[in-house]
Amino acid sequence: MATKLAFLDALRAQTQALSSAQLIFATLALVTTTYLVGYVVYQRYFHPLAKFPGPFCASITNFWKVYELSTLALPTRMCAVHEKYGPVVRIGPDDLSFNIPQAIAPIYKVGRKMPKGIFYKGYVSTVPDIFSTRDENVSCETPTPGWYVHRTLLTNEFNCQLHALRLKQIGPGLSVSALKHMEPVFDNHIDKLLQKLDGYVESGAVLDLKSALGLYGYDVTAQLAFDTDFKAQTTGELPPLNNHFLLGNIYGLLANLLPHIATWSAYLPQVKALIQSRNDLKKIAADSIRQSLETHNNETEPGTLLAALINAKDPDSGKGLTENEINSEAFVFLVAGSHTTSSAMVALLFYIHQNPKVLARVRAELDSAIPGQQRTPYEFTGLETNLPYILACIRESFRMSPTAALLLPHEVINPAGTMIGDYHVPLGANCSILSTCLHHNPDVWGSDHNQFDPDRFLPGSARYSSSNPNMLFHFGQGNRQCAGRNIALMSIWKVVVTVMKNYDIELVNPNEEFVMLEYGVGDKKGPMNVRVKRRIVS
Ligand code: HEM
Repeated sequence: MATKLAFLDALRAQTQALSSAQLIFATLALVTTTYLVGYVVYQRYFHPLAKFPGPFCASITNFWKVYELSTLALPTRMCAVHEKYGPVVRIGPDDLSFNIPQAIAPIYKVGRKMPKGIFYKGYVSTVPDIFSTRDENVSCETPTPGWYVHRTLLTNEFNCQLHALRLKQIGPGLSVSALKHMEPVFDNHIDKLLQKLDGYVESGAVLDLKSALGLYGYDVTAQLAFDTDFKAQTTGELPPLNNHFLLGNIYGLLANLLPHIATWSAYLPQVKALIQSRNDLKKIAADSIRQSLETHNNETEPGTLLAALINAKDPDSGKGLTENEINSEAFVFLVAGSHTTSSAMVALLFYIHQNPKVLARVRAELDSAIPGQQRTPYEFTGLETNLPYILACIRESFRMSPTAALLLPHEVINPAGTMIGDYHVPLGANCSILSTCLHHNPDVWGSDHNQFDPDRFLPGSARYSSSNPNMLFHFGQGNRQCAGRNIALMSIWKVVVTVMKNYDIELVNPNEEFVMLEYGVGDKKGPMNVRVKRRIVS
């Protein structure tokens, strides 16, 4: 008893000696530490996703993903965590990643049952657009109470049926038949690309094909989206499209902290530069739209995507798009369409020219299916059906190096949770498939998944399986898959066939390992230096 009293006296004396400021500080430190310990214990042992394995940091904070993104190698890192932890990995406090084909249908092909996750909020540039809207009709219903409701539904970011409306309005303008009217736009810019190649044939100088294709991709997409020739192929100047993706990804990965994180981070010089790039790009887009709208007649033949946007009507209500909405959608076309497509062409041409046997088969197929040679761009119709080996090369290249390798999370909104493959996933979880990880899962593609082998997609070959094309995820899948895939494929087919018919391309560094820098959209690391000669087909 005496010892206890002595202890209390000592404690009282000690306490009196402390200033009130010190007391406040000590209390705050105690509360903060208790909160942090409690938070970590909750995330690791009591959170609804606690049973799923994954890196420790990822389970307690989304900054893990932001850090990995900042290294421009997020997909590689994600593949490594799948290798370590298995087919389902907890990659954020509320996030799971899957790398198995069985997860495609339950996440991406169930429409309104799994709407796009909060991540997409990071991509809203002006008003929600076809890519970033997260409606799938769900906001029309009263949210179910639960912890998840506080995070997402109560914020009322689901725009009732906007996506369905946009698909009805814009979808017809993106169809293969509508694209036929747009083919002259592609031809015009491919002509300029050929002129550039001719210049390098004559000089014998080394050409950076990545840069040439990037400029082509930007020009053709800008012309389609804004009905304006941005003349990048002439000026050689490309706006920083990668920065837009990087910023969208950073905001998206921290979407729970928006808009505050956007306000605070804007003071960081690096983020400031990204925001400036995005604003510059938005201004170019808005100015072009205003100009084009002034000169454009309504109800014209859909010769560009812009015309398709202007002519777009909801078949039920007759409702069209406002200038702000046209602006927003055209901006999406530009950023979603240009770099993704040119990077895909870079990867395809790199892989073909790095593999002499593949190159020989491509040339043999080209010359037997399309005899002779023409200097003008080849017509799109018939290329895919007549060139099965090149189709296999395109698919294998998409598999090896998908150019839109970003997390595409969809949320579980069923209060009872949902089954994804063999796994029960609770309400509120954000579930993603990252294309690179699915495309390089050795259990699916074999231990040689890092090898470029078009036979995987060539019907009749020993390696072919009819399920292989269905396991590709480069354009996403389901009702939110890439709306511009026909445009991308038209560009890829026309450029690759026209260029390979007319030129012999030789890689300056044929032993180089192909590495993508991942901004959200992939960009080959370093230039793609080549020498070009005219190809003479007898
Ligand atoms: C090889 C080139 C391309 C690749 C790899 C690609 C890939 C993708 C991916 C992965 C998505 C996201 C799917 C999701 O959120 O679940 C997407 C969406 C989209 N892409 Fe593409 N894309 C390409 C070219 C284009 C082009 C050329 C355009 C238009 C000019 C375009 C317009 C869009 C649009 C509008 C969406 C939103 C679709 C929706 O949510 O309904 N893309 N793309």
